[in-house]
Amino acid sequence: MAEAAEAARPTQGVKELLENSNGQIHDQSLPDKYIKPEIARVRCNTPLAGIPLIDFSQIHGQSRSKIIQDIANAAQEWGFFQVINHSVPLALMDAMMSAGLEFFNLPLEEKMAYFSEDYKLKLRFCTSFVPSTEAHWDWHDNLTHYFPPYGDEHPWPKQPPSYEKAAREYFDEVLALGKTISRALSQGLGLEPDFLIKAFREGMNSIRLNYYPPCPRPDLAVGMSPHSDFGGFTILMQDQAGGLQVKRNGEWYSVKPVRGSFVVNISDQLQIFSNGKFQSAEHRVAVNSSSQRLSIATFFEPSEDVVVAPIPELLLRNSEPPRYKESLFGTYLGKQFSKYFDSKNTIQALEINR
Ligand SMILES: O=C(O)CCC(=O)C(=O)O
Ligand SMILES: [Fe+2]
Repeated sequence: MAEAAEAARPTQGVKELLENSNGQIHDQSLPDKYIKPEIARVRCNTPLAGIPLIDFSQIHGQSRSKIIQDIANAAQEWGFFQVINHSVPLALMDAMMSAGLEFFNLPLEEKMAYFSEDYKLKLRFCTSFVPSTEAHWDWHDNLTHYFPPYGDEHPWPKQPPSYEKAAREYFDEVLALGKTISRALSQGLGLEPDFLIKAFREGMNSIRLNYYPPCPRPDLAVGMSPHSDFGGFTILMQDQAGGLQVKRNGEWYSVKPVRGSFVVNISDQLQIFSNGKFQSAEHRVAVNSSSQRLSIATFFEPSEDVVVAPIPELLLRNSEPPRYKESLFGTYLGKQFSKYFDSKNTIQALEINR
């Protein structure tokens, strides 16, 4: 998929495109902007992936070392795993999903008031990734916002009224789970538990809600294009609609939603820190014609001023040369958002060719 020369700014989300089409978007046609080139289309009959399912009920108990080993194996082999019996209450997960859906159901003007492609904004609504750089748009709308340390100044969406409370409570719980996962990942690399927490400094955490309306031609459109996440790791909550696919050894696999679980995926900075031991796996989302879908990703990222490079202690211990050039995380982010998200091309640019 080549970068697009043409610039266009959407005036609405996919949700309204569909609702305002008065039936014109039917099973024969989609607007050109949403018809992906043949090579980029998604086959829906991909095999179901057995991404590892990890039971966290004993993460602080007797089985801790076995669970850490399972997480490290999953991070190495898939870059993905699902977590069940974690510490986040199901009621809070459901409340966050409901508040998120209510946001996307707001009138268009209320959402467009937050429209921006500027990834540095603390709160923004957008459609696709960076639409003005994309020849073809993804079939999803999104709401992204950062979390404290911005504190009370954080510009929460004013509507729906339930949003701020649900998001604050949800984030507190997911942050605690994120710390548990970060410690397990550090130990899985043979490092002290707080290694990654310290390496990320205060960290930059954000949340992205992805809303996928049903699509009359799921064979022509793509919910979310192939990409790897660019931070440290991601904790993703999804509803039961399905559509997430993960690439492993060149093949795409569908991830079956498990109620009450989280999908965790390793992201680019952790692949670099671990010198490629952990995989930041490519993933994408297929749409379907019958149901909408909502997913909520919480991204755990280093602070922008962190220089990310393979961890010297690991290189020394494993007698390995570094496989990636060092890079300031803020610079990495800028590169990622300055162009069309295309597979893993940002991290590939840092590979040291030997
Ligand atoms: O919707 C999904 O399942 C995946 C979302 C995703 O990959 C992202 O927000 O980075
Ligand atoms: Fe992602």
